[in-house]
Amino acid sequence: MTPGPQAADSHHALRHSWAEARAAAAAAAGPLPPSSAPLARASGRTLAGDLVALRDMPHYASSAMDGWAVSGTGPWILAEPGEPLHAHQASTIVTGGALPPGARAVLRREHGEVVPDDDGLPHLRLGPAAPPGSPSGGADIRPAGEEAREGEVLLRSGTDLGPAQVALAALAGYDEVPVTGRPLVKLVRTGGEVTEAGLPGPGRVRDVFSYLIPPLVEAYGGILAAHEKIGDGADEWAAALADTSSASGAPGEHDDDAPPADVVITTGGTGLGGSDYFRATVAELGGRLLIDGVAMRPGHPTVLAELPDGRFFLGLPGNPLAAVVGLVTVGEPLFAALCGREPLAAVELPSGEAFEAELKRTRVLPFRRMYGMASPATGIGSGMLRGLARADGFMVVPPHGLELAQPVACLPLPWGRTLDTPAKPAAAKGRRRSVAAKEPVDWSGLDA
Ligand SMILES: Nc1nc2c(c(=O)[nH]1)N[C@H]1C(S)=C(S)[C@@H](COP(=O)(O)OP(=O)(O)OC[C@H]3O[C@@H](n4cnc5c(N)ncnc54)[C@H](O)[C@@H]3O)O[C@H]1N2
Ligand code: MOO
Repeated sequence: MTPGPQAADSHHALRHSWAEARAAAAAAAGPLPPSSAPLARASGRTLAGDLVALRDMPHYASSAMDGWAVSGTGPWILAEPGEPLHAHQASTIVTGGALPPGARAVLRREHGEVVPDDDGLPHLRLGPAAPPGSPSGGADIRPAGEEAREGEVLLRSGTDLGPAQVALAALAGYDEVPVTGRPLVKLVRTGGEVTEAGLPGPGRVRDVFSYLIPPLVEAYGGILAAHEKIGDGADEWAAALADTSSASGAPGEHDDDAPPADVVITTGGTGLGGSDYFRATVAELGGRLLIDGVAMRPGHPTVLAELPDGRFFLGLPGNPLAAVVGLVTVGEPLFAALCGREPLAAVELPSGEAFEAELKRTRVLPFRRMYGMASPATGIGSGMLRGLARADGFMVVPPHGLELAQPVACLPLPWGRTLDTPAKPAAAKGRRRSVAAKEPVDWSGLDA
């Protein structure tokens, strides 16, 4: 990016340690109020109130088989389908069809036959395949209220909604359901040098955040509602931050009715002029910086600001790994607070490596679980992604360092392996191979 107006003044006073930054982000917000979600967008949400049956389910008695609704014993005179039945009358019915008044049972099609009576008029009688005593009262009838009675609780408040729960809500006649609040997020990627496709030329870099940040935001409970790419100019920063509507930022797509984004995430520009633009916009909107840099490596330029109306701006550094560390450290506890849950719990694993002390800086390193220990991955420079691509999570190395096998706090990654399961034997991978195989041996089963 091009340097901004006060490029020299890029060093932040790192007021927050790693733990303080997480605590400050968690304390910055309270749970968002519940809202109503249309069924098509309810999966993945959490129910914010008991879901009750609005009436009996099913709300009418129906046939469970194709055949005839019958009243009394046979033979039966055939009546018009749907008309009330009197004793010794029957009418054709299909599976799921409403039972006519007076119907006492259903005779399956394969158990009955329609033949002429003495007067040549068609009537229904039991066929040779009919089991003795059929049809007994209530046979093959789905009574009303069989699944639930009106007012019965179908799903308890707090239930996680998935396809089956949403389908049950539809069966019960709901079009929308109350769900707990989740923050709407707008992502603003900055940097005139960032290209969107292909091999970038000299001085240019391929965008990675479109692939990294939306899934992390979703995993942490946010809803990515808007996504915008801007250059490095002060006016672009100010416009992107001032317009916090969750509508797409693309020209011509502005929607005044779109609700404001609860969190605006910016990427890049924290080190040079962008941080000034970020600060200037925060100040202009009457907001304040809650976190102004974190004593960690990478990701130290991460900033968090709160606006008077309760919205948040989260400024992530441009270096890819630094941005992920900023999002995991500050973004995750903020999203947790907005969703009304606890921040991600760290799991302690023995450190697979010894670390020297590093004054006042927490190191947040992509690691792989190997032999039950957390070992830093390779390729973990702040502009690199190879380490992250192999990582199970981040190990948090305190400023005073670590001895080999000393417990280290580890935060999982949504796509990494679970951290707190016992080590699996290599054979559990189920890969058989002969000793004579030509490819290199896959030792990854030993990592667990
Ligand atoms: N004088 C100082 N320089 C820097 C400091 C400092 O304290 N003093 N801090 C360094 C650290 S640490 C970091 S991290 C970076 C933060 O940089 P910015 O947030 O200003 O980010 P940019 O300069 O815009 O970009 C940095 C780097 O990341 C690349 N980038 C940006 N966007 C994307 C994207 N969407 N996809 C992939 N890569 C992206 C960008 O091209 C740069 O290479 O500042 C250090 N400097
Ligand atoms: O800490 Mo920067 O955040 O090195 O990449």
